[in-house]
Amino acid sequence: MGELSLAPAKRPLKGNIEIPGDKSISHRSVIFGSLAKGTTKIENFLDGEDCLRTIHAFQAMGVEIEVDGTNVVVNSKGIDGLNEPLVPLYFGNSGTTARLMLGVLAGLPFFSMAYGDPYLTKRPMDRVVNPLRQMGAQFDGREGGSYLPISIRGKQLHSITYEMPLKSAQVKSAVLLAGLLADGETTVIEKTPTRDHTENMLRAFGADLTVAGEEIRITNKYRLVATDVVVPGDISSAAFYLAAAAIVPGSELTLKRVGLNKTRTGILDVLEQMGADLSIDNVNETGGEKFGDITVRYSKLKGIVIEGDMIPRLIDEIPIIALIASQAEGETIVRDAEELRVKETDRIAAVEDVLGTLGASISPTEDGMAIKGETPLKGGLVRSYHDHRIAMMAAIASFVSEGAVVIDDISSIQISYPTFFEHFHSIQE
Ligand SMILES: O=C(O)C1=C[C@@H](OP(=O)(O)O)[C@@H](O)[C@H](O)C1
Ligand SMILES: C=C(OP(=O)(O)O)C(=O)O
Repeated sequence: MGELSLAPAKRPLKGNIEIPGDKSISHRSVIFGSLAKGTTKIENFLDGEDCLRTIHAFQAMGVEIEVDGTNVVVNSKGIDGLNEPLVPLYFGNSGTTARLMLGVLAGLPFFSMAYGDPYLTKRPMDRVVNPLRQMGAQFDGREGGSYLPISIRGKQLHSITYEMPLKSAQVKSAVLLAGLLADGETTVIEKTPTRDHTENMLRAFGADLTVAGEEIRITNKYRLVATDVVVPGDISSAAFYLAAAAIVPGSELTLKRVGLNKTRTGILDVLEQMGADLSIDNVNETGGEKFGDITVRYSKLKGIVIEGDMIPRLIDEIPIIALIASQAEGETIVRDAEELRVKETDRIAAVEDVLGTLGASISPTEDGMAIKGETPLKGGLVRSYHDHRIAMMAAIASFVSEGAVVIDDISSIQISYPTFFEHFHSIQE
C-alpha cells in the first residue's frame, strides 16, 4: 500500500461500524497474560501492527501465543518461566510496546536488546529509563539510554516512590510493571490522571494494587492469575467516524461496543461542548472497562478551548479534533498538549502541514494550536509522516473537501486500524 487518492464524497454517511479492539487494552492483555501462569483467552484483540509487536516480544521469551484473527490465546508458565530472548526484540512503530516492555525487561533475570523503526528510534525513552534506573535497572543505549536501541541487563529491582513529571500512561505503566517485579511497595503519584487500563487489568489479574487519590501502590506479593479478557472497541479509532458523522451534513453513524472508560472519553465531552448530537446506548462493563454504542448525528458545531486535565483524556484524538474544529464556527484553541511533539511524528507540525495544505487555518503554538473555522477544504496532496492518526485524519477530510485528497502513504493505518477503509467505504453505500 502506498499513495491513495480519495475523491470528494459530500453525501450523508449512514450505517453501523464494529469498532476494532482498543490498542492500549490489547497490549496490556498480552503483557499480563504472559506474566500470569496459565491460559488467558483474549477476545476482540486489535490485530494491528503495534499489538502484534507486543505478542512477538513475549513469543521470543518462550510464551506460547496463538493468534486467530482477533482471538488470541496466551499460554504462559508465568514470570518465572520466561526465557532470555535469543534475538533483539523489535518494537516497530509502537511507543506503548517500547515503554511498557522496558518496565518488564528491567526486572527479569536475563539480558535483552530492544530496537524500533526509524520513527520510534527518535522518540524519548529517558522518561522510562530514568525512573527504572532509580529502581536499580541497568540499561545502555544511544545517548546514555535516552533512545532505542537499548540493551537491558535484567536485575532484582527495588521499590521507589515516583511522582510523575509528565502526563503519560506509558511511564506510569512502566513503573507499575517494574513495581510488580520489585521488592517492597512501589508508589506512583499522578497529579493529572492518565488512562488507567494498567490499573484495571492488574486488579482483574489479582495483583496487590491499591489506588487512593493521586497515589497508586503495587507490591510483588501475589503472582498474577490468568484471566480472560474481552477488549472493548477503541474510542481513539471510533473518533475518526465520530468526526465524520459530526461534520458531514445529514449523516448518522452508530459505533458499536466502544470503550467508555472516563480517562479516554474526552472526545465525547469535547464534541458535546461543540454542539454535536450524541447518544449512548447498551452500556455494559468488562474487566473494569465500560463500553457502549455511540450514535452521532450531524449538527452545526462551534469552536471551544481544550486544555488542562482534558488533554490526556483525548491526546491521540487531537489531529482529528483539529479537522472537526476547521468545520466548526469560530475559534478552537488547544493548549497543554506539548506531548504531541513526541508522538509518531510531531503532530502539531503535521496537523498544521496537512490541514493547512487542504485549506484550513491552523496556527501552531509550542503546546497546541489555534484553529479558525469554518473553512472550506479544497483538497490536495498531503504527507502522512508515516503516522496512522495523521493518515486517517486526512482520509476523513476527503468527506468535506471540494477536490480529491491524495495521501502520500497510507500503510501506517495498519498500525492501529486495519479495517479502516472497509468501514470508510461501508458508510457511503
Ligand atoms: O498507555 C498507552 O497505551 C498509551 C498512552 C498514551 O501515550 P503517553 O503515555 O505517551 O501519553 C497514548 O498516546 C498512546 O497511544 C497509548
Ligand atoms: C501515540 C500513539 O501510540 P504509541 O505511543 O503506542 O506509538 C498513538 O497510537 O497515537
